[in-house]
Amino acid sequence: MFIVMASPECAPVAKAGGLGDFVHGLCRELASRGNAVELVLPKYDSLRFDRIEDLHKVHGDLWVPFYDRAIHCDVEYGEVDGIKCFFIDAHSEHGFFNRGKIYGDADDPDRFAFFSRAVMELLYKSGKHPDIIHCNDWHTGLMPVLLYEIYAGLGMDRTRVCYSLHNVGHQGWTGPHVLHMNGLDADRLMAPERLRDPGNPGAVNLMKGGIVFSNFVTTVSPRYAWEIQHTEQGMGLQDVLQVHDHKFGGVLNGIDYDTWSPQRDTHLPVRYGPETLPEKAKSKTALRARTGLADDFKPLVAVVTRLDRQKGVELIRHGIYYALEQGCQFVLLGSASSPEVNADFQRIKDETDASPDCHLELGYDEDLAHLIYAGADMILIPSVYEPCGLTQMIAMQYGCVPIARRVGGLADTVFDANYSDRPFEERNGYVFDDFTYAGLESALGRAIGLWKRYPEYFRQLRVNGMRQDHSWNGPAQHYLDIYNHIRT
Ligand SMILES: Nc1ncnc2c1ncn2[C@@H]1O[C@H](COP(=O)(O)OP(=O)(O)O[C@H]2O[C@H](CO)[C@@H](O)[C@H](O)[C@H]2O)[C@@H](O)[C@H]1O
Repeated sequence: MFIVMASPECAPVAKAGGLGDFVHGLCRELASRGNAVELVLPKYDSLRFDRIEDLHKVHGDLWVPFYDRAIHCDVEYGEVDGIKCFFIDAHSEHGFFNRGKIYGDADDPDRFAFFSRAVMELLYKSGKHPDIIHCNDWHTGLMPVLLYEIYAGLGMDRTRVCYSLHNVGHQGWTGPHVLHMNGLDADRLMAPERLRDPGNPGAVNLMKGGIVFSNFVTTVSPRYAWEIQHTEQGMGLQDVLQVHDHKFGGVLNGIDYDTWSPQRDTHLPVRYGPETLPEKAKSKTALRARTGLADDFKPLVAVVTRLDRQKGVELIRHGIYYALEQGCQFVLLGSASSPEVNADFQRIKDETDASPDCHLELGYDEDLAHLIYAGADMILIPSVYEPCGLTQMIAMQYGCVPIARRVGGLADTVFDANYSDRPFEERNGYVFDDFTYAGLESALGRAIGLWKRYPEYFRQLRVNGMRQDHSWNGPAQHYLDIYNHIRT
């Protein structure tokens, strides 16, 4: 099967969070099963160029329609961990992809609407007829609209679209100008059953466009699929997801075991697995050395996250103080895009910097993330909502026990040591329901108590997590079944 993946992110060259891991892992697994997979990304100036092999120009004259003119683009090709990757380099006065970062500018909807058009134009002009285009999040929500409204009529009538929702908290709200920009009929498309935002009749909702016009829509866990259809987590899209229920489902993400496996991870001082678990202690020592923590007999609790409201920053803050009070050590690696949140955590960092038991690292650091998963005993994930969540799955691979709020994909993957109805060998962490300090303490307190009083039982929880299969094997097959279903 010929599959084109379109995304604003792919690890490790353009990663802001979990979407980058998803694209990287799924593309590799699909290709390893003999499918022809091509990925298209913007050529950001912030790409990790050192991770792209043999980058070279393959098209010098792609002209992408833009209002009543066209913008000149070059297309470059290179391989990222074996993934065939095309990069769109836009020569516009807006510097669409030259912002030193992936997201975070006021004209993001224009930048990614342009990218969506450029991908379609590239496929059309190079005569490619993929069986499937797999789009991701609001940034590429306009692609199925463009396929249906323009490119199917130009001969791309066999191509089908699978559209994945990674975070319904960001829907690409914008104005009708993005439709004019792309030569689309704004009057017709602004109808309530098409791209008009459910909450703001003057606004275009790009994610809604993707849902309406795709052949199949997925989100990244079964529980989140239910939540966004039936609770306020749908953030206004509940009705449209219910109308399109016949082509909607949840597929739990996988993680890439070549990247995330303590048996193979070159970031660790010594590699280990469930059979050699005592070796994990060497990573704990290395993590303490790296972060300036004392080498003491204490459990080490960690957080690795984007410091976004979604991730439960209030409970993360409380978790730091609570864990320290309970005699733990704490390491946080967090990147905040909001200056207020960054300042808040900077204040906590200043306050705790002298402590031999606490280290906060504000920013994004892939290498340190690996050492934290390996060195920590527990990872705290108190999300407000969580479409899937990769950190709990990665942590479990490394024998680090998750303490998570029971929402979205966390509810589908973390099973409470005491209260789960699953058999003991499937229990792998601690969960809580209420988004309150007491809720968090009820789970974290039990985990700390177990570490201190029943080490053998705690070790068994680690092993249970390590033995679970979160590879891309099952999810990739699920996506192939979906692709086959919409092709016939
Ligand atoms: N400061 C930092 N330094 C280094 N590495 C960091 C980091 N902060 C985060 N990471 C890494 O980024 C990834 C984050 O994964 P999440 O599942 O939490 O993703 P995110 O919320 O961004 O993505 C969205 O998409 C994914 C994929 O579908 C869903 O799992 C998720 O629920 C949804 O919110 C992990 O690989 C983690 O190690």
